[in-house]
Amino acid sequence: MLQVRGLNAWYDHSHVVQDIAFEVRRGEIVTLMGRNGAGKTTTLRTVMGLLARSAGEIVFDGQPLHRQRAHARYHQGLAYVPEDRRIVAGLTVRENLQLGLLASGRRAETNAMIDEIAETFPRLKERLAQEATSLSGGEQQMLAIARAMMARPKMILLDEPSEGIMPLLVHEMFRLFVRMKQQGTTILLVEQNVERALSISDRAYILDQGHVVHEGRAEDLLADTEIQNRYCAV
Ligand SMILES: Nc1ncnc2c1ncn2[C@@H]1O[C@H](COP(=O)(O)OP(=O)(O)OP(=O)(O)O)[C@@H](O)[C@H]1O
Repeated sequence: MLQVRGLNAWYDHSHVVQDIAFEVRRGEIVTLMGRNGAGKTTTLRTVMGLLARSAGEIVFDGQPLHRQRAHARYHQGLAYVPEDRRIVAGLTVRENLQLGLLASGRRAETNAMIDEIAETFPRLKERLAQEATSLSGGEQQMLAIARAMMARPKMILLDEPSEGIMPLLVHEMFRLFVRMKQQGTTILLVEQNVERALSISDRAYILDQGHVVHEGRAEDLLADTEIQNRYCAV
């Protein structure tokens, strides 16, 4: 579904993404792992077109994306939930969800889609009329994911969804990812919570200093504590 080849990106004079290659097959959950500053977020931002690549190809569902603007990538079915969630203050949960369909050209479907999404996210279903920033951090993360799912993306890029969230909600969130996969969504996950991420992933890539240094099946990486300690220990 997503093929990235020879991807390079810079912040000013810092070469942060260096010749990165990876793929995510249709229906997979794939995790990008690595220490702080390894280049994971920058890789996601470059795939979304929020940061310009200096070289490389991004092919999504058979279409070359690398020359397209970010909004065109969204319209191809690629969704992104950044680390900071971007919940809109002053709007309710329902209104934040409505924003997820605003740019899609399918606004007439909004109410039906909210009903459908609410079935997948029971915590939000009970709180649709609540002011969105009064939700707990974990619930706001669920809302950010639900809002991205409103446009029925083929694939979703999730940046550190479990950060700062209490264990019970993290557990619920990872079960949700498995359900999203079962419902047909392909997932690219960036996660510090290596064990949890690997336990639901099909495959993973390890980044270090802007390079992919290791790739493998999630179950193999889960058993390989040496690799985990070398590249992912905090
Ligand atoms: N806006 C920016 N301007 C300049 N440098 C940046 C910017 N954003 C990130 N960097 C640098 O790029 C490098 C990669 O950062 P990135 O956020 O991609 O890492 P990461 O693997 O996602 O780390 P973390 O797990 O801490 O989120 C780091 O050295 C970081 O300091």
